[in-house]
Amino acid sequence: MRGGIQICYPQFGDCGLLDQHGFARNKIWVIDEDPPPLYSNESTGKSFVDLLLKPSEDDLKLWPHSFEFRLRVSLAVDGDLTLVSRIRNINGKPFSFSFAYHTYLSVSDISEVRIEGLETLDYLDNLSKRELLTEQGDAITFESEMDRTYLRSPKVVAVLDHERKRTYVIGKEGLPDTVVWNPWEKKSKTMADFGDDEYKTMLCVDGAAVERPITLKPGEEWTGRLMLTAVKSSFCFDQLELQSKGF
Ligand SMILES: O=P(O)(O)OC[C@H]1O[C@@H](O)[C@H](O)[C@@H](O)[C@@H]1O
Repeated sequence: MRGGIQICYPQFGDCGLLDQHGFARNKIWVIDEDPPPLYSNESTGKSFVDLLLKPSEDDLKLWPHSFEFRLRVSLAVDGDLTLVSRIRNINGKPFSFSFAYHTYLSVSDISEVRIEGLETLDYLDNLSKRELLTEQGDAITFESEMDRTYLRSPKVVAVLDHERKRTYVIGKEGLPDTVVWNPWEKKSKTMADFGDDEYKTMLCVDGAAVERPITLKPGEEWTGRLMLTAVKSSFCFDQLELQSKGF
């Protein structure tokens, strides 16, 4: 059983010296009692929590770069979820990292799901040594294992779940790429914390910065934002509606 939104930092996947997806997702974060202000209306009318991660001595042995990682998780009354990550270099030297909000979505039946917004884009196929390919279909649908990093993807993509008549709208800022992952049948059987059939009712769509790592000079800060909302599938991608939801 897996779920939630894992923070992949300072490394996405296995493209580096660290363990898969970096160490941040395995850490205990502390409550940030006095976070520096975000935009004035960032969390107006929402419930939110501010979390803080700093590297431990052991982390610094593996990855010798001091940082402060501030994460605000906000939930609106209508269920819209926003995550804002701010990573500051408090090191004497520049450092680079890759990043993803590894987002597990619950779907009714993966074979009936489609993603809109990624058509015609270039992607790295992680199932084939990150070969660079171009998406040909009208929308992304699923009939086998998929593990792709879509490059320079739009600010908003939609995951349409026909059976449940529900659409997830995923917005992102500061995150050029979108990762799409479903392990399908064979890989599911090799994953100890994942049921053999669970691939049928899940899908990961991650706002990410993978192809080009983010570099921070000493004192610099990076911000990456994810907005997740679920709407009825009759929802039309009216720009005004998206804007009213903060996309
Ligand atoms: O099992 P993990 O470490 O949580 O990773 C799950 C998957 O996460 C995806 O984001 C990667 O693209 C896949 O390659 C990986 O298998």
